[in-house]
Amino acid sequence: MSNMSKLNGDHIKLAIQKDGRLTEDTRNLLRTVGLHFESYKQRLFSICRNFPMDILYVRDDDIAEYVAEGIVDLGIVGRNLVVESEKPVEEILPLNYGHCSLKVAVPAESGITSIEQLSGCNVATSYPVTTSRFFAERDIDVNVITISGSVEITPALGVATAIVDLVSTGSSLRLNDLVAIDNVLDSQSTIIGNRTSLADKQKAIIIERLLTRFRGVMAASEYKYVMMNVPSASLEYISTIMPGLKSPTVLPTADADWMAVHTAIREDVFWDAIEELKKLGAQGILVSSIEKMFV
Ligand SMILES: Nc1ncnc2c1ncn2[C@@H]1O[C@H](COP(=O)(O)OP(=O)(O)OP(=O)(O)O)[C@@H](O)[C@H]1O
Ligand SMILES: O=P(O)(O)OC[C@H]1O[C@H](OP(=O)(O)OP(=O)(O)O)[C@H](O)[C@@H]1O
Ligand SMILES: [Mg+2]
Repeated sequence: MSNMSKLNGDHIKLAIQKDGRLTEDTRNLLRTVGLHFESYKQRLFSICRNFPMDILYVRDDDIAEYVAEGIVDLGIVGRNLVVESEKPVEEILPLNYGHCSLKVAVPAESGITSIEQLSGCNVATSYPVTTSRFFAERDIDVNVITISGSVEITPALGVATAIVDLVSTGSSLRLNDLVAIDNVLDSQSTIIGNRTSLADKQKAIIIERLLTRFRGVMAASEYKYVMMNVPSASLEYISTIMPGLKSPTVLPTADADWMAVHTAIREDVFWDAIEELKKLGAQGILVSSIEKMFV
């Protein structure tokens, strides 16, 4: 990696997936937190123009190891690979994309409904460490067969009785007439950190500045900014069903019978509250996204 010597010594380094499922969402997130950088397909790394950080593009399987070895200070990778790597890295912040689960699945017609029935059987997976631990912790003796891809086909080939593989929509299982019978772990894209870097005074300052940005964007993604007009008489009750960050902002309108209410509210709470609000007479309800939020 002779190119790496060109990277700036007092910058922190972040490893992200070069070309895969997480790449686009990760790049978008980095831009949303205000980082300016160029990225072209063939690049090995980018240097941020407005933040002391370099971004390295690597295979996702290598990210936990690079972080653990201190080759980079931070990484963004699926939690599934962090667990599988068994590397001593800090899981700092889940990023709410790349959601999937590692599941045990069997052919629908096998009649197998519980993992105990897999005792003595072959189980095919690309996650041998996690799979072996899952069955060992439950005292179920299985023979784990490591396959690098297309794991879903192994039962039809007679290679394995069951598989342990990633599932998100479940389409791949259904296409192969497989059904899930147990959940091994839930995963999403996560920021991981090197323990030594996190303890290094200078680096910790830069890392914390970066994490503050990420937390601001993550918090904002869960909230909506809601503005509405409410009858002054219902104001007190409406405030109780619209718990804002602190108390909502209440402004008078030209009509003394109506008040304008502005508040940030969790989106899931908002959907539950909206019918109630309309019943209480709220009108002109406007909902908008929040780009960044610091509380
Ligand atoms: N079907 C899915 N739905 C959602 N997320 C998924 C799904 N499959 C995998 N992921 C998540 O995305 C990550 C990257 O998946 P991808 O298929 O791009 O990996 P890969 O082919 O091993 O890539 P690389 O070339 O970097 O090694 C997985 O480790 C997992 O966290
Ligand atoms: O539940 P679903 O939405 O169908 O997603 C699950 C599939 O996605 C992943 O494979 P991917 O498509 O990345 O291909 P791969 O076999 O090359 O890893 C995973 O290994 C499953 O095969
Ligand atoms: Mg990979």
